[in-house]
Amino acid sequence: MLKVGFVGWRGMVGSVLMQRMVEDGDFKGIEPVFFTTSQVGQAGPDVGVDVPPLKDATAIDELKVLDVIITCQGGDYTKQVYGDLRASGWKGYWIDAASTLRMEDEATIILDPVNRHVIDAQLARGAKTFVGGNCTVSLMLMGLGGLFEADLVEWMTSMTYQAASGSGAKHMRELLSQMGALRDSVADELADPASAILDIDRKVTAAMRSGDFPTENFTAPLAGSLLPWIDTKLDNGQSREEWKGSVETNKILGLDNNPIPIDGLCVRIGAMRSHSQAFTIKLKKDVPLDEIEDRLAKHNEWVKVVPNDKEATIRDLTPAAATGTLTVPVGRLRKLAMGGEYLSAFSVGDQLLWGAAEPLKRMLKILREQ
Ligand SMILES: NC(=O)C1=CN([C@@H]2O[C@H](COP(=O)(O)OP(=O)(O)OC[C@H]3O[C@@H](n4cnc5c(N)ncnc54)[C@H](OP(=O)(O)O)[C@@H]3O)[C@@H](O)[C@H]2O)C=CC1
Ligand SMILES: N[C@@H](CC(=O)OP(=O)(O)O)C(=O)O
Repeated sequence: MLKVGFVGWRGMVGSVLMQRMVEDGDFKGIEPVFFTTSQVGQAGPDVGVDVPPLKDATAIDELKVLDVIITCQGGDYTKQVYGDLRASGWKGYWIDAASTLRMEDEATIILDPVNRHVIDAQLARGAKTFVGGNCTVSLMLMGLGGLFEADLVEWMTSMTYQAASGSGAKHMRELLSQMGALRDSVADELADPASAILDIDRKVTAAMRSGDFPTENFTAPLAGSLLPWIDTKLDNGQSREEWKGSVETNKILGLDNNPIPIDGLCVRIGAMRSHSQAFTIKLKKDVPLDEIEDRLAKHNEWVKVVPNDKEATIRDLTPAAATGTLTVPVGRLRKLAMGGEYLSAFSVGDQLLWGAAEPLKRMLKILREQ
């Protein structure tokens, strides 16, 4: 029976992973061991099988006995432990949600509905380190996989609308606090249908700009606004999130030697946990729209092509519709005015499911099937 260690299981990503594994009965037939950086000795979670008390996630001796370690603890933990663990001679499988190791040669980025062939080839070569992709990248590939599979993409831009959850649990709370503060600032005016909208707007703007507005985590107002920068700045002017769009996509697809140019702008908006993205895609040839829709729809069982009409779009192609589901809706599919090789598309997806927990969960299953 595989001995599987879980680190970061009580965090936001880890909790979603636990929930999905319990739902699918994934704890049956493995020996789970739960780790912590702060609660050593406390009881482990209820996952339907007996588990020992929580062990120290930094104790190399405790980690070394495991066949598989799945960590959602974050990049600092990976930096702290991974090197020492490997140096100790550990040859087990490391499955990680953090970005730290993604672009290392020894790491394979996992998104099996898209790159099972790459994962299988790496396993056959003896690879032991598997890392979930950036949420925006994974969700883009789940939605547009059919175009990449058919080698139809010459280049692509991605303009993102990323949810607060991508920054973590505290940021989600802060977004709601900001929304509440804006609402509270005009409670009286909202109660009075005769109040002037420009007065409401003036008061809301003043509240947003005031020193009392809760911005400790985002460092700026997000509710009623947006933030067109995510992560750190690179020398070429890209944000790190924008850089990941290109390098991770090409690594996932195994195209490192002949990469597809992908670039765009990443923007944080006031959605809770589903990322959206607008794409301009330059196709290698003028493929009819119905063929494109067919290829997208058939690529995997989670993508859902949404007809390019208003009713279906505002019903199905939104964070409100996608959140909490594994469905990745793709719509606004049409040829752009620039010509038949130019395609627009828009996708949405839950960034804690396909964007974080689901690829890790599925990688454990792949290891168990070996
Ligand atoms: N947020 C996201 O969208 C994505 C995140 N990731 C990666 O996953 C990592 C973890 O992200 P995320 O899950 O958001 O991080 P969290 O901050 O929710 O959890 C990380 C750890 O914090 C500790 N912790 C301290 N206080 C609490 C508390 N009150 N409730 C729960 N946990 C607590 C837990 O460790 P302990 O039990 O040891 O104290 C937990 O495992 C990220 O750093 C990133 O590398 C990857 C893709 C997407
Ligand atoms: N950076 C992503 C979330 C994330 O954790 O990404 P990564 O796994 O690449 O660090 C966002 O802010 O939406």
